[in-house]
Amino acid sequence: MIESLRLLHDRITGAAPPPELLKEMTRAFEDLAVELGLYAVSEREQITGHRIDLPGRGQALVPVFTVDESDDEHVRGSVRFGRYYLGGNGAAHGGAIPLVFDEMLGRLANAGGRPISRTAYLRVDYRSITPLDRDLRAEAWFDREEGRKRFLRGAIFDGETRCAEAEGLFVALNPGQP
Ligand SMILES: CCCCC/C=C\C/C=C\C/C=C\C/C=C\CCCC(=O)SCCNC(=O)CCNC(=O)[C@H](O)C(C)(C)COP(=O)(O)OP(=O)(O)OC[C@H]1O[C@@H](n2cnc3c(N)ncnc32)[C@H](O)[C@@H]1OP(=O)(O)O
Repeated sequence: MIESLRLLHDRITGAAPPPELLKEMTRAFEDLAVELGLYAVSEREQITGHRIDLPGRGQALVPVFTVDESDDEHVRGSVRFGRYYLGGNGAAHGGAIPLVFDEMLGRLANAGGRPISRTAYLRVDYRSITPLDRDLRAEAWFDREEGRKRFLRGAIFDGETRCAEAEGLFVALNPGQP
């Protein structure tokens, strides 16, 4: 279902349907929303975002980061920004790129049985445009750890071109901390 939703996001963004079809689709979306509303659950019970076995953890917010290889200190894979993430002139939106870094760095920060941490800061440098509809290489790695503080870095490449890079601080949560 989430895969279909991602495709729908891309198609909606890239389409200009005639008004009659727009009305019809709006009704169909409203019907779906009403039907899903009947099955509302708490955060703990929801499926999206919790299925680590599914692409993008089964949520449609963040472009899917596909892991090719990983250990407790590094992760390497690919990411593809669909039309939904368009900023302008074929480049990904500057707010969509930090989503991917937060996901990549955050997943790595919390990998290897480490206690859960939260992003304290995320700095992103945009080195070159990040093109849509291309498989981009994406990497994240541990820089250093100081007590509860985990400093991680990451980068996204289009071939040899460095599109963006990031540095994040993740702070391990104390027991009972939300
Ligand atoms: C993380 C939960 C994810 C839940 C998902 C659930 C299931 C999914 C399954 C698996 C998960 C897989 C992947 C997860 C993917 C992505 C992860 C995304 C994570 C996020 O997207 S999460 C949302 C955004 N995030 C926040 O919503 C944080 C709001 N915030 C706070 O919750 C506190 O602010 C906190 C906890 C950060 C620290 O607070 P605190 O009270 O515990 O600790 P304190 O302030 O003492 O800082 C301790 C030391 O860090 C230094 N320090 C702190 N902040 C700093 C900063 N900004 N710059 C420089 N240094 C900083 C201090 O200076 C001190 O350093 P020192 O010890 O050297 O003095």
